[in-house]
Amino acid sequence: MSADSWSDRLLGGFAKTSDRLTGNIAGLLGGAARLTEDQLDDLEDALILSDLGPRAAARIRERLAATRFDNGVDEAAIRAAVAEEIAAILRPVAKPLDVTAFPRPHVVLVIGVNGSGKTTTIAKLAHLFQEQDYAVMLAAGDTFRAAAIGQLGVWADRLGVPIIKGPEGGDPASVVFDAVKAATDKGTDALIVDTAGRLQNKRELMDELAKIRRVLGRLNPAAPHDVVLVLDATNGQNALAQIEVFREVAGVTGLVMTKLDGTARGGVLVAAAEQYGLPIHAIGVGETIDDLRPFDPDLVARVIAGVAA
Ligand SMILES: Nc1nc2c(ncn2[C@@H]2O[C@H](COP(=O)(O)OP(=O)(O)OP(=O)(O)O)[C@@H](O)[C@H]2O)c(=O)[nH]1
Repeated sequence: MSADSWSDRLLGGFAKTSDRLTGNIAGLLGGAARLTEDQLDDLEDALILSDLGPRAAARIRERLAATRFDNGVDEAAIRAAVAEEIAAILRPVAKPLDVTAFPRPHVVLVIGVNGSGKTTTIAKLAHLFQEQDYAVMLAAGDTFRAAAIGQLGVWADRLGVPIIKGPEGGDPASVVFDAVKAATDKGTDALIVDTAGRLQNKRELMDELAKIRRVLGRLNPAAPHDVVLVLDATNGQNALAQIEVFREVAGVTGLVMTKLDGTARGGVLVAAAEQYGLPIHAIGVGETIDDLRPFDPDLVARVIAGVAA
């Protein structure tokens, strides 16, 4: 996909988030060289309403309070200043997944609650790796539901990548064991492992993930190389609560945020970056295989702040 069509899609995806934020910014006009306290309060409220979270909102407020608008406060200048501050928050966490670990395979464990877009994200990641000429294999480690195994199988067929599955209700760690062995034998570059997302039973999930880790570690002490948490942006602040829990349960090493299209809550990406500082590997802005890309912090910041391209 060309860079242009991706940025168009991004623009469309973030439109609701950007509309919410910039609709509120539009009220802040005035000819003075500095924003007044009232205007700064309104700006901070607008940022919080757009799900950027209190910390990012306070940080941006502080920076804008210190900004002199030499040509008078106008909407474009505020948007540009907000975009710059958002970019400053996002830049340090923008980090594409790098699946270059040796010995092969590089193992990516994917976690997240059911419905977050986990299965689709695994397929999209596999596609992204294929585009980089990596040989990919999938492991259907969510053995809890037959539908999850089936759905991943459909994606594997579509992408033409091998998949290792077990029976419904089988031991996920045994599926993972078989998958690592198969991937090692074949010299597969990247093994992406689906896992169950039963957050309502924390203890069970923790035990299950711990067992998967033990099995992985026995075959390859460096695995899993990545533990990627998939978050649904439409959950807004609740997505942040999921980061808390999964960090504790699963030792998350990075995030993918999905469903940024069509939600007004895309600001939660900024809140996550500011509060947790975990790498954000990619963002999802649609249901098709091409709708996941490593994210460009400057572009996303401009899109959220409504800065014209
Ligand atoms: N609009 C939009 N929809 C998405 C995105 N990513 C995933 N989806 C959709 O969200 C729904 C849930 O995605 P799945 O990949 O099945 O999510 P899951 O976490 O594996 O969920 P379960 O299969 O229920 O465990 C599907 O209808 C996907 O097509 C995205 O970035 N944007």
